[in-house]
Amino acid sequence: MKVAVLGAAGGIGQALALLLKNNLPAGSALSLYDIAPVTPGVAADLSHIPTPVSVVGFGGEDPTPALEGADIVLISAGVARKPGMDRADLFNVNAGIVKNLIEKVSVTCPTACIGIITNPVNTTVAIAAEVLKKAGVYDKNKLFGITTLDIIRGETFVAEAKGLNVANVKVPVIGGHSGVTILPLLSQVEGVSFSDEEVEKMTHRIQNAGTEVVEAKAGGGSATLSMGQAACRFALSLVKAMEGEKDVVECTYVDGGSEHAQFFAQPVLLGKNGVEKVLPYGKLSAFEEAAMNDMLDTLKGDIAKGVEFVK
Ligand SMILES: NC(=O)C1=CN([C@@H]2O[C@H](COP(=O)(O)OP(=O)(O)OC[C@H]3O[C@@H](n4cnc5c(N)ncnc54)[C@H](O)[C@@H]3O)[C@@H](O)[C@H]2O)C=CC1
Ligand SMILES: O=C([O-])CC(=O)C(=O)O
Repeated sequence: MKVAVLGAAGGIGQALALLLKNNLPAGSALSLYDIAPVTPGVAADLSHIPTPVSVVGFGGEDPTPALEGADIVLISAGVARKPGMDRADLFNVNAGIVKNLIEKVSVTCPTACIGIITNPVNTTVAIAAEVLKKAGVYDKNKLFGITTLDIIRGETFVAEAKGLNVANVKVPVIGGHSGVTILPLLSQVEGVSFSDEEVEKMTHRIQNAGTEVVEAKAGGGSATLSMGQAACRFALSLVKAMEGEKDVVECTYVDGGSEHAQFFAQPVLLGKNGVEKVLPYGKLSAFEEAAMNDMLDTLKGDIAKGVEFVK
């Protein structure tokens, strides 16, 4: 299994590469690319860690050598937020970066599964789909917006608030990955109940957790370490499923035939070829139903912006 990380010299990229070097199955290959010239050095650094995962790194303008033979491509290349910005403010820079990188993917490893981390995810995933369609290689089962950070935040915050062992807490999160489009399904968390006020507060905290980190980093970027962990969790699930393990389910933002929008995050059964089945997200509470209806214009607008950008 070969996993390529694009944006590998960045805050997320380096954390993710470290976690993958330590956790990919024996015999896997890790391939790092970033426009920054330090990237071969990041790979050299990681290569001294004694795990049975090979690692190579490429810097400069062309990601092609890193993409050759890749089974999975994870993209965190781009700029991150500073205080006062929202994720949509990253569009002007990151849309072009994602478009260019996916053009290279479409030529060099068109059958790879692609996980997009670069914000605004609601839009960059739509950009990737349009680029792949133009190239004639779009497989909707192999394109994912990585929304796992919302899941791990939900698990952490709920466990903390309710005094639970976080290992046993599961919080599905549906919709998209920004503000009101992030919808944690607290009504489905097993073994706990929340008052209406708790639901409102907890939902708001999960939706705004990215901003919490951006403000705490005071101009030094956004979540990198927790995102590295989240992307590693998603990537390892995908690797397991692609290698034949059954019953691997993650919430992720996919083109999965949702009645709500072209792309929608919900639980997905992963398999050898990416999405095996998009699973129903179950029954919503009245609060969640209202929040879902309220998000749809924003989510659809975010998607349309991505489609327009490529057309
Ligand atoms: N999906 C999610 O839940 C999350 C997404 N993000 C997003 O991930 C992205 C990366 O964040 P960080 O790693 O913190 O940023 P960073 O600035 O630390 O790293 C970004 C890296 O991308 C590289 N880069 C820029 N243009 C490139 C190009 N054309 N080709 C290859 N590499 C290029 C830069 O050299 C840099 O090393 C941001 O857009 C951020 O908003 C951040 C947190 C969570
Ligand atoms: O908030 C940001 O800009 C980065 C991000 O997506 C997150 O932390 O969820």
